Amino acid sequence: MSDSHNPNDRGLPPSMDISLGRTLDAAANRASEGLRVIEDFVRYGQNDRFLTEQLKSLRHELDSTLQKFDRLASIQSRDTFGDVGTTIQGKLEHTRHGWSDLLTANFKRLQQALRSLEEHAKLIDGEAAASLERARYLSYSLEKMVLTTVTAARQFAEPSVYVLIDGQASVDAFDRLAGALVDAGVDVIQLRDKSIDDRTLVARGELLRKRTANTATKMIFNDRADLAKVTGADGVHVGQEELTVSQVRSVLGTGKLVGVSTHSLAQAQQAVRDGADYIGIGPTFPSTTKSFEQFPGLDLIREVATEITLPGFAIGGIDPTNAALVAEAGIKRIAVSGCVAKASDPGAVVAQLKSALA
Ligand SMILES: Cc1ncc(COP(=O)(O)OP(=O)(O)O)c(N)n1
Ligand SMILES: Cc1nc(C(=O)O)sc1CCOP(=O)(O)O
Ligand SMILES: [Mg+2]
Repeated sequence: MSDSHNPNDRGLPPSMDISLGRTLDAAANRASEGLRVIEDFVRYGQNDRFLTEQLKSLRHELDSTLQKFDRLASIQSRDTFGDVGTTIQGKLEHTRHGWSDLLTANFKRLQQALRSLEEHAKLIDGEAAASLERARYLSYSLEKMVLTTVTAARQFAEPSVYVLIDGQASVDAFDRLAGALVDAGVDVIQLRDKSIDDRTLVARGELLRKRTANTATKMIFNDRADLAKVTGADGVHVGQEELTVSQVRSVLGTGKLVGVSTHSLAQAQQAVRDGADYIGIGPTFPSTTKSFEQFPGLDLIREVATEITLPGFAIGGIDPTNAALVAEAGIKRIAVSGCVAKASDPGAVVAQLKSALA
């Protein structure tokens, strides 16, 4: 430790000097190593630029805090062969049951090391302890972001077709459309109707639940967490001015999907921070379903595709004639309404969309 950080100056026992150095050295190594494992996974395994940058900035912040301690003195205190812990290993130390186990184990390693650093730093440098506490809190958020992104990427196939439908003019028409979409292998059906009353909407939702139950097609409710809960939907899609991701989860409980509409890269990154399961990215092209004044278009698709790997569905005016442009821009998941819902043969249009994406 440097003179100003010498614990002996604070009336601590002389043995503290070397043992504190040893503890800080071990905990600093553990934190950096855990962080590196996660960063490597996200960078090389996941190709996620945004999450890699977040982890990298935590690593740099941690390095600059740790530099406050006298690293040379810490290294001089190192005694790996004399460490009683190196020969005590848990049964599971050399086994990881898949990527989730690997990530969780390394986040725990990081968080425990940060806590140990923080507590021991309190003996010598209050400011460093506070900054280590901030790093630990950041690691909790990063754990949520990384695990949600990696889990979600495995929940939504790629390529993927997501269809938004309204309640239709009659129950029969709705049932026919929903059945045709499930048969066509649509990945997600969203019930989006802002004009019918809640009871009719719930009845349509219940029917859609029946048609999608035990199939590969997920059922999402637009805007309404309450109706999603009542009908047992798989999740809810919300816009920028609607319920937040955590508010939706507080209504639905855990294990349900929450999608968020995004119209800029900043909003897409925020959705990752908020723990969304997927995003809508648009509007891509002029739409006959909803009117817009601005079109972030294919530029936004390219930007998001380069930066984040949370599943993103391009939306807005997409049809079989332009779906390939979206795929070329880097996003192979699309959400459509008009081109399918208004078609005389919706299943055929879904097949065309799929082949354009492939
Ligand atoms: C998949 C998907 N993406 C975007 C939207 C649009 O949601 P929002 O901005 O809340 O607009 P409304 O659909 O509520 O008019 C969506 N519904 N689905
Ligand atoms: C409901 C909606 N939201 C959009 C967004 O960009 O957030 S685009 C859109 C309309 C999607 O329907 P269609 O495929 O008929 O254009
Ligand atoms: Mg909405």
